[in-house]
Amino acid sequence: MSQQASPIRIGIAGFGAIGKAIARRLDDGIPGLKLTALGVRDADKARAAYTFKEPVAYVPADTLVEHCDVVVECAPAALLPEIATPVLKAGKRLLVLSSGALLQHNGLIDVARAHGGQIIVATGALLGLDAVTAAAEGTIKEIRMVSRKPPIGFAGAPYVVRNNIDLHAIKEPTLIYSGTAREAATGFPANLNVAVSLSLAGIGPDQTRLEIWADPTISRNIHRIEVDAEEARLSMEIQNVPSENPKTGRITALSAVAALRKLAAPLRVGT
Ligand SMILES: NC(=O)C1=CN([C@@H]2O[C@H](COP(=O)(O)OP(=O)(O)OC[C@H]3O[C@@H](n4cnc5c(N)ncnc54)[C@H](O)[C@@H]3O)[C@@H](O)[C@H]2O)C=CC1
Ligand SMILES: O=C([O-])CC(=O)C(=O)O
Repeated sequence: MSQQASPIRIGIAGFGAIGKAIARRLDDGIPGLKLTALGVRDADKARAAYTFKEPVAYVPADTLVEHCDVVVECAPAALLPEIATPVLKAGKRLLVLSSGALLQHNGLIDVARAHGGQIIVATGALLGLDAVTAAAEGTIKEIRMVSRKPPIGFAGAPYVVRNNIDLHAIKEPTLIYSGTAREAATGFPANLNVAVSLSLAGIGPDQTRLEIWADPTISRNIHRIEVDAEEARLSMEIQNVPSENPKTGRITALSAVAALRKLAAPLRVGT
């Protein structure tokens, strides 16, 4: 990209904990990128929440494609198809944070293929997806992940509701789920996108094993990953500081910003 090339126009679908943090960073200025539109339900509320230095369009999330080259999806998971489909049909790129929803809507990958679009799954609140995708080029034997959050981080999760788990009664670290990443995606749609992202980087959602602990002794969201591959053994842990949304680690938005920066940068580090 020459220095004179037009900036890549970025749209953000969802103006919550992640969307606001990404928007602020873009508004502060990132070379080669320009925030042009926000996909929101209530434009007046969004306007009141933040004043941008540069003008930004406030539009329904499913029309962002008219204003942008790249759309960042950071809205409730159920909205993924309506946000993603127009972007992919236009052959554009979509950076996805609600990666868990890709499992129920994997037809979106066919839409991307058919129209020359691209779905980019952000590393998000996780780490090491570069090394996991590298290992997946060889032979991975096993991937296990253990996630721990303060109990309040699981409030409202369908699995918790269905199993009548009283989060307030949990006084010591408690294993609340053990199973595959695929089952976790439906049981914890707002909590375990990371497990699905890991599974898509590695050996798939049915082979990736996951334990979830509700832990009142911690204040961070902790994800520990063990990968046993023929070419390497990976042992990784991330301890995330929760954002204004206690389910979401603060690093998640920064991961999206880093991914966006790489779209326009002359030097790109990491796969
Ligand atoms: N991949 C990863 O590592 C992670 C992914 N996530 C996922 O990212 C997504 C966003 O997370 P947060 O920002 O923490 O959630 P949030 O709840 O703070 O923000 C979502 C925003 O979307 C807005 N919204 C609702 N309906 C809308 C509509 N029809 N059109 C436009 N906007 C609408 C809400 O008003 C809210 O402001 C969630 O699906 C979450 O599960 C969260 C953390 C880590
Ligand atoms: O922020 C985290 O620790 C992970 C998270 O919520 C998710 O994967 O949805």
